[in-house]
Amino acid sequence: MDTQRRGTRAGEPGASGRPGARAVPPATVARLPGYLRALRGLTADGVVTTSSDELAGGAGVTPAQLRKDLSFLGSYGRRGVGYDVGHLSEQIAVVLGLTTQRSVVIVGIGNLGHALASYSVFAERGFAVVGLVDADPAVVGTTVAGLVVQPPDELASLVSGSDATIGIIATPASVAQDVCDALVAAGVVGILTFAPRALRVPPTVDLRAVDVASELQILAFHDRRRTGTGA
Ligand SMILES: NC(=O)c1ccc[n+]([C@@H]2O[C@H](COP(=O)([O-])OP(=O)(O)OC[C@H]3O[C@@H](n4cnc5c(N)ncnc54)[C@H](O)[C@@H]3O)[C@@H](O)[C@H]2O)c1
Repeated sequence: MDTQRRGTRAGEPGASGRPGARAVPPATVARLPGYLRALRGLTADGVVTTSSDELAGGAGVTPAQLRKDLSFLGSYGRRGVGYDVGHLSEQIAVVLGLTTQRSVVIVGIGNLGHALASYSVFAERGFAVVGLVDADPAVVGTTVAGLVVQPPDELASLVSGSDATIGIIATPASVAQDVCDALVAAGVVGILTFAPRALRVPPTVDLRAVDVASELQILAFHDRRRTGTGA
């Protein structure tokens, strides 16, 4: 995943606000959703306490990495008992800012926008898709996942009227910067883009980019190194 974001700076208070919590480095923040996913899997299985070995295995990291990451939250587990699954889930959710539901608008309701709008896991993880925007008159006015698709000139009122703080860009790359600028002007503070091009945002806005083709190229690189094919 390609990212541009505001990192937590050394000397800032720990994100959890707990005594003993330290500033959380961006690399640790990037692993917290994986820990939360693993913890929620354990909760679903009725597990109440877990060891660092078990949780690390579920999240795909080493136990040492897990312990180091959780130490930034002021969470060390109890020797011989391990981590309380419910408490640790809550702690990570607080650090990630997931205790309040966040509203999301999606711009570009083509193949990908349709799939994202209908992705039920967003709701399970605390995100509500509240608005859909597309520039194609044939798409505007249609209903997707229970929402009526709006034209681009409705974006600002859609964002302000719904208190949306996050915008998702699922348009062609050629218009992605214009869409990004419009989302920023409308007042979102976080943007997730799927368009395969670099975007600029002001320092007050966080930008994350998912470039599926780049991820495949990285896999191809590792495959070539392993097998020597394509060299
Ligand atoms: N489909 C995928 O599996 C996939 C995977 C990874 C990345 N992407 C990327 O995601 C983006 C969307 O892909 P897609 O397959 O859904 O494309 P698509 O052509 O099916 O949909 C794009 C939509 O954006 C709309 N649009 C165009 N200009 C706009 C504007 N200025 N404002 C608002 N809406 C506008 C179009 O009307 C269309 O409905 C592309 O950048 C693509 O490279 C797609």
